[in-house]
Amino acid sequence: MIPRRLTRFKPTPPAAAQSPALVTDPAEAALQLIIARHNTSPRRLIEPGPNEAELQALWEAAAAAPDHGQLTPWRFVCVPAHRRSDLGDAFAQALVERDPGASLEQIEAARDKANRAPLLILAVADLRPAEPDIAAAERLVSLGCAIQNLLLTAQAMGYGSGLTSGQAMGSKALRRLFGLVDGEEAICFINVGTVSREKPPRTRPEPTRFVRSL
Ligand SMILES: Cc1cc2nc3c(=O)[nH]c(=O)nc-3n(C[C@H](O)[C@H](O)[C@H](O)COP(=O)(O)O)c2cc1C
Repeated sequence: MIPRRLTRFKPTPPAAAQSPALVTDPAEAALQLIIARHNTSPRRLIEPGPNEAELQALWEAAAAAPDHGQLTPWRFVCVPAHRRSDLGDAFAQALVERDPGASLEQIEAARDKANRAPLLILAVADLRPAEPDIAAAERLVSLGCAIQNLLLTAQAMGYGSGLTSGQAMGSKALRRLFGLVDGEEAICFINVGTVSREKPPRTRPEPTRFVRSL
């Protein structure tokens, strides 16, 4: 069942998210949505991406993340189509920063990573001193929850998503482009779009691997 708030969208669920029968139990629907989410490579995310109303719903979902101290210790920066070449330049510079001997082919491959998913968002953690003094780990958990809220909402709308990071995240070039200040960290890019080709999702760990009783 699609939550009532989201019925204004016209979701076209990817094959993995389609269920043969309508799920009417909200707990079961939530579980099925969560289980169906999986990482899709930005190479397989094509147009169309979320429209403006859908994008606003993604921000609303992010804003619902748990947030100890209510610091909003994170921010998101969209990279619109007309700024992708600037991001490509930053990826290229980041590569040269860490490997001055990188080949032209490697530099072009780095640059090309900026041109994939229709919706591309940088997730930034704010770890600057603040009142109340909430630990960095807690702030990162809050950002992780905000990202997951966003991913699940995109999934409910019928889009695929994937996270990307890598060594460019800490580079001077990327920090400069996004105007990051001391204490802000670029954590990952969020890629959202229509899935061109589904891949089987990974096998998830059994709860016995990560649950114990004291
Ligand atoms: C902060 C963060 C950064 C990530 N960066 C990458 C990345 O650079 N490349 C990649 O292929 N996957 C990346 N991922 C996605 C994980 O590889 C993916 O979530 C994992 O393989 C589990 O698969 P699933 O999401 O389909 O369950 C990242 C995930 C997180 C949480």
